[in-house]
Amino acid sequence: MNEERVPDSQEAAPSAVHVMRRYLTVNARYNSTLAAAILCSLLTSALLSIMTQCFHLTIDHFGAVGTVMNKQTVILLLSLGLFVPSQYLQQYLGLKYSELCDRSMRDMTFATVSRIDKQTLDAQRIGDLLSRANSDLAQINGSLQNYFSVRLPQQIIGIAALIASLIISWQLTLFSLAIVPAIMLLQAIVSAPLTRFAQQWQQAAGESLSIANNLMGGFEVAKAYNMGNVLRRRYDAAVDRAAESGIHANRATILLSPLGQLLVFIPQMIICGFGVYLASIDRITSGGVMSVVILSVFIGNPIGDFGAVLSSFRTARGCAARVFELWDMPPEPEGGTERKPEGDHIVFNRVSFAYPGKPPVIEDLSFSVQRGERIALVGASGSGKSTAIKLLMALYRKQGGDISLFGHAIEDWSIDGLRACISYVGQDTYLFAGSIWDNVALGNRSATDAEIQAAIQAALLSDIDVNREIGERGLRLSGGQRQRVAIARAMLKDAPLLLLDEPTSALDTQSEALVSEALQRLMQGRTAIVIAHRLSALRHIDRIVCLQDGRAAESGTHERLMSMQGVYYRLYRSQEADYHEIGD
Ligand SMILES: Nc1ncnc2c1ncn2[C@@H]1O[C@H](COP(=O)(O)OP(=O)(O)OP(=O)(O)O)[C@@H](O)[C@H]1O
Repeated sequence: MNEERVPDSQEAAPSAVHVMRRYLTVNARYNSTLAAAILCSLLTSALLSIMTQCFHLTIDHFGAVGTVMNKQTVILLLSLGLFVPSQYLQQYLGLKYSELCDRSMRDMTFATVSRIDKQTLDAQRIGDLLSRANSDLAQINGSLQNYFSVRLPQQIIGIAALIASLIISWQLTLFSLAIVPAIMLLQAIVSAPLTRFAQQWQQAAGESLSIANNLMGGFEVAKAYNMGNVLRRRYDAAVDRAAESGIHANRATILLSPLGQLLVFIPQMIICGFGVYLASIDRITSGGVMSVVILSVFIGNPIGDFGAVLSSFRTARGCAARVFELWDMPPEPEGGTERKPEGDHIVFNRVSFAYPGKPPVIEDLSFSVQRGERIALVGASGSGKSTAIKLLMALYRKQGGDISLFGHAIEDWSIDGLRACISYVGQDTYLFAGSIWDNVALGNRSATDAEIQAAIQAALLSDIDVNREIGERGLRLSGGQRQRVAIARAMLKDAPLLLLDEPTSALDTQSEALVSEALQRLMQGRTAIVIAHRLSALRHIDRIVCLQDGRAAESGTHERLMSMQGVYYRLYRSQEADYHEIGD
């Protein structure tokens, strides 16, 4: 088996400003919470400036007259009293903003994924999509959450502390910070490759998730073909690549941390040394030096964190490229307006369709179905049967000709309205984790218990405990039971058009008999298009449309098509089965 790689993210990493702008736009409805958090940071900054100013004056005054309780001390104590609640509020609001953003971005990602156009989805790996929606998003949220709840307030307070310190002694402040730009530049250089490493790491993580997903989804096949070791090797290769990128990223991040400590430590040493000298020549008071030392802690916080902020932003940029690519995947078109099923026909008129980069699968396809009629679409494998019904469900869009459904052109229907008219039962039924009852109830969210019970009975499921858990994808049921649950779900939906992709093809004779009976009940009084691979399975069908190379080559009853001795006849003869029941 070839080693498959998830295709690289097509987008270059967006700039930090772009990431930030998009984050703020997507979360614009929480702007008031963010504004309140910033306001509290400003209040905290103002309190800090007042406190150091008062401290400065109190120390100087105390030194001169030996009294502690003066006006400045009272203001200092009052400010101290307000400082804690204001910082608490600022952090609480910052964290609240981050949590709200996290929730809304996850919501938005889920909504995007559920609306992705089928054609776009076909080109994706599910594991990689899950990784983008989960791990990449968590990285972006983690970085920006931390920024808005901790780092941004720290920066605001740092700027206020810097101004206060410049006012006390601009010489001491500027001299102490002289080394800072050089170290910051070094940090920027060290952290530069982090975006690429983050992208590579997430890509490899997506690949490993994709492989794990393959193993879980195709567990029986993987076991039957002893694919465990092959998948394991591919998985190992992907996690090896992730580890390699992680090690490179960590090496850069680790170097940022001591550089950050230097950013705090060196200015403080300079303040102490140079401050003592300035005090000795009476250019600053001792209260002034002490205030600048205190302020340097608040100035130092954001400066010391510069490397960490840079590294988390660079990581977020790498992940943002992948998440934005997911968000920007085209949604399926919403279609036209609300319509009601009116006319009689389903009409395919000279319809053509090709999958991207491939020759046409459907070409000049024309056939029609009367209301209440049950037709079978037959044809050799790959002749375009499934594609035709996917066009009818608007999962893909025709490229030529016209399709109309119950009196309206398919593009005039709203997507939801169109799909409300259709019940689909496929070969490989997808059931959701939960009970049989839950799965049937999904067919019609407003159905009563009695209606659900009736659908369960009509689908011949009454002999099973309908409340028991059926496991992920219904794997604790037999194939025939799963199909009958799907039939009950379709019955409850009670849509006027049934699309059946040969739901009995994978069943043994006994299960097939049960499912066929349930299907007959389902088809009663409804228009149905049945895709049939095994011509022996055609029962209760009014007409057969035989496809060849994407065209309707022949149409008529079984007897008529047999008498024509054409495509259908040859197809029929090539199958080893008993055809006597066709057209019962
Ligand atoms: N998502 C897709 N992307 C690209 N090509 C596709 C896709 N789905 C189907 N095809 C190709 O389109 C052709 C028609 O496929 P389709 O499933 O419609 O045929 P079918 O008549 O239903 O076949 P079968 O009887 O084997 O189920 C095939 O050659 C298939 O490989």
